[in-house]
Amino acid sequence: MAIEDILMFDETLFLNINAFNPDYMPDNFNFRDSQMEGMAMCIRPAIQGGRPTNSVIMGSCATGKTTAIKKVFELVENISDKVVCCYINCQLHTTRFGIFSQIHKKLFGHQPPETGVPFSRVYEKVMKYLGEENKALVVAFDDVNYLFQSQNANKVFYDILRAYEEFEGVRTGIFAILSDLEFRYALDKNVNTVFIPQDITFQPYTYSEIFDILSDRAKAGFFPSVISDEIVEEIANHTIEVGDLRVGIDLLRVCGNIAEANASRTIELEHVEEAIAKQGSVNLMETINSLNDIERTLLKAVADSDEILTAGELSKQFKEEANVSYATFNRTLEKLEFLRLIDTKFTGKGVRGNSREIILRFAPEDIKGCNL
Ligand SMILES: Nc1ncnc2c1ncn2[C@@H]1O[C@H](COP(=O)(O)OP(=O)(O)OP(=O)(O)O)[C@@H](O)[C@H]1O
Repeated sequence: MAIEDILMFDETLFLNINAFNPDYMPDNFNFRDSQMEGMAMCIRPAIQGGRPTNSVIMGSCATGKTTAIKKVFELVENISDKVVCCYINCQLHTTRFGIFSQIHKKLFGHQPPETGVPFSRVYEKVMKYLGEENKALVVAFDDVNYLFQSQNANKVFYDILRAYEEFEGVRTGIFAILSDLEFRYALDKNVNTVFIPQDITFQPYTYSEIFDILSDRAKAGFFPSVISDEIVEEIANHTIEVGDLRVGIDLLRVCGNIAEANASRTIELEHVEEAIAKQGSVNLMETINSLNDIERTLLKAVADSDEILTAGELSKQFKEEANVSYATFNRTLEKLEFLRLIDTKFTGKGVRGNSREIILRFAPEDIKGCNL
């Protein structure tokens, strides 16, 4: 199809292309009732004039944590003006000032000026207001591990949970959201005993749940009969394999685009296959872009080699190129293996029989095609 035709083609398969956006709020949000009830139980004391219960919300990526909390916050704010719910994305806000600016914005509709106002003034204004208006505050920290990395978690938690000591009657609580169980222990280490939370867990979705969610999303996003159950099943299979619902939702959108570009009125298996291949190469590009210089150099050495190298041979070559210690070489190799860019295989040869072969998991040209 000529480019002009693609651009001018006004028939579309998409009823609402925004239904596949990352920030789309689905009307149908199933399978998370018990978790949402758990959250509601934690907030209920605050509606009744008491203190909210702190909680930790755990679950692997794309299990609906963010969506659930936003839905519950909205419900709470619709039924009570005595509880202020503030959602904070810790990838974006990691300093005390940054976080309290967001809370300030929630309460007063605008952020405090970035310069010239000390943190203590913003803090005091927020807490005084809550005390005077007799409003409770619940703050949700999404991806809270970013707060540990910036070493601010303890201070910020303390600022919020100990406010009542300085500001009489202030009632506050925290929901900490984590997507990696490893961080559950880090949370205890990083935040002292002011924070004794209740755990709420989001289990991974089953195949049939994923199928239902994708079907619902396809109904919201495509015109009727654009996509069949068989095709949704295909996408659900791939989603379970990669273990990330977001990948499945995005795949629906990419399939729709490919079908449209082929002037097809329905999404066919070949479109799904093409979409999966395309998505794979986008992921590879993102992974390679996230590497540091040393990791890149090592990956390039593996990709450039005409034959399969052993770890020993590679380390020799790499030492000359990058001038790093064996420990660094080993760590870098582990990282590339962790990112599933390479595999290492014991050969049974070598001095102690522990010589390893380094095998690239992608075609060298695919790797080199990613700005390596
Ligand atoms: N039960 C569900 N019904 C419909 N859509 C869902 C459901 N659960 C998750 N989603 C969709 O999956 C995507 C990821 O959900 P969400 O951001 O809530 O997950 P998360 O657990 O917060 O993920 P992360 O830990 O990666 O931030 C969103 O597009 C959301 O709309």
